[in-house]
Amino acid sequence: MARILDGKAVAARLRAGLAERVAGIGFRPGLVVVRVGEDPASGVYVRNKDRAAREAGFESRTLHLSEDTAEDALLREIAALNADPAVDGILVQLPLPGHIRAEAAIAAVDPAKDVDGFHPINAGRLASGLPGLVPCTPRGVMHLLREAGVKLRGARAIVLGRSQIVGRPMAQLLLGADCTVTMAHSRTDDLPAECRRADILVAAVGRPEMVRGGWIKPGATVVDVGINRLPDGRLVGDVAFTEAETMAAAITPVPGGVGPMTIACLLENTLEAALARRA
Ligand SMILES: NC(=O)C1=CN([C@@H]2O[C@H](COP(=O)(O)OP(=O)(O)OC[C@H]3O[C@@H](n4cnc5c(N)ncnc54)[C@H](OP(=O)(O)O)[C@@H]3O)[C@@H](O)[C@H]2O)C=CC1
Ligand SMILES: Nc1nc(=O)c2c([nH]1)NC[C@@H]1CN(c3ccc(C(=O)N[C@@H](CCC(=O)O)C(=O)O)cc3)C=[N+]21
Repeated sequence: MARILDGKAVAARLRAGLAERVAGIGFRPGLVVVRVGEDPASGVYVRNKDRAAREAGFESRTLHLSEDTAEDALLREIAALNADPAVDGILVQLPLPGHIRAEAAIAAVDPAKDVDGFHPINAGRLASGLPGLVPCTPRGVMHLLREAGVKLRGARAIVLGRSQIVGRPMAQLLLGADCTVTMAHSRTDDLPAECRRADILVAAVGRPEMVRGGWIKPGATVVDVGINRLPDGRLVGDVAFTEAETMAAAITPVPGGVGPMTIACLLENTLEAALARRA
């Protein structure tokens, strides 16, 4: 049976360490989450972020704009936050309403305050192997792998999903840690066979329990990024957990795996951004 990689516990330790550092710097790093409209899932995430930030000694607020906010009005709000010296980190919660281009909102954030790491400048730095702000979810996954002592150098890793926010940066970080990386997606031929070669499997597709036990190399490390709400209200990942658990050496649960790490890394990015802006 696989060892459970307890993201909730690792994230709590990470937040406690950040709280200690924040207490020692003489100011409160400021985080603003920009939320447009009423996406119900966003409500939960935004509240969780806000609570975690305050508990760790950050200044946190949510700028909640109405569903019918025009794109140029949103861009003006972002420009004002860019110009506000008390604001160290800006996160524009996704998804945005359909009439707003997410790329435009992401590109409007000052790269020095882009604690999501989604701005093309930060994505380009990551792809070039340069320092910059790294997307929270992949950063959290790397923390978990390192904390668990998973061997990275030379290991075969597969990332399922190639989104800007998870799959692509995840693959870059694994590559940077000397894994041999495969990026798989909806057009991949024979996904199960690709998966069975992997020592490390990261699933970020958004399809409930798509990855079956038989896809997993015996002894592999399985990281499940997926957060899927089933019609009956249950929250499941992209991996069929009870099947995978019998094959893997280590596996993250959903909930309690990658999700809490994402929030802890958002705070880590905000502290880094705050220190870098004052350096
Ligand atoms: N735990 C956390 O902190 C976070 C969790 N999430 C969760 O992670 C999941 C992925 O999110 P995100 O990256 O934003 O999702 P996107 O929808 O942006 O991307 C999904 C990716 O999965 C690929 N894909 C879809 N279906 C298949 C399939 N049948 N076989 C192989 N690949 C497939 C797509 O391929 P293609 O490019 O070919 O279309 C795409 O690259 C979601 O469940 C989301 O809720 C997201 C962010 C944070
Ligand atoms: N600009 C932007 N940045 C994001 O980072 C971003 C976003 N938009 N939009 C939505 C996704 C999703 N996401 C999650 C954050 C925390 C949990 C989380 O804390 N999950 C807990 C609890 C889950 C629950 O109970 O609902 C867990 O997995 O244990 C999950 C998912 C961040 N995202």
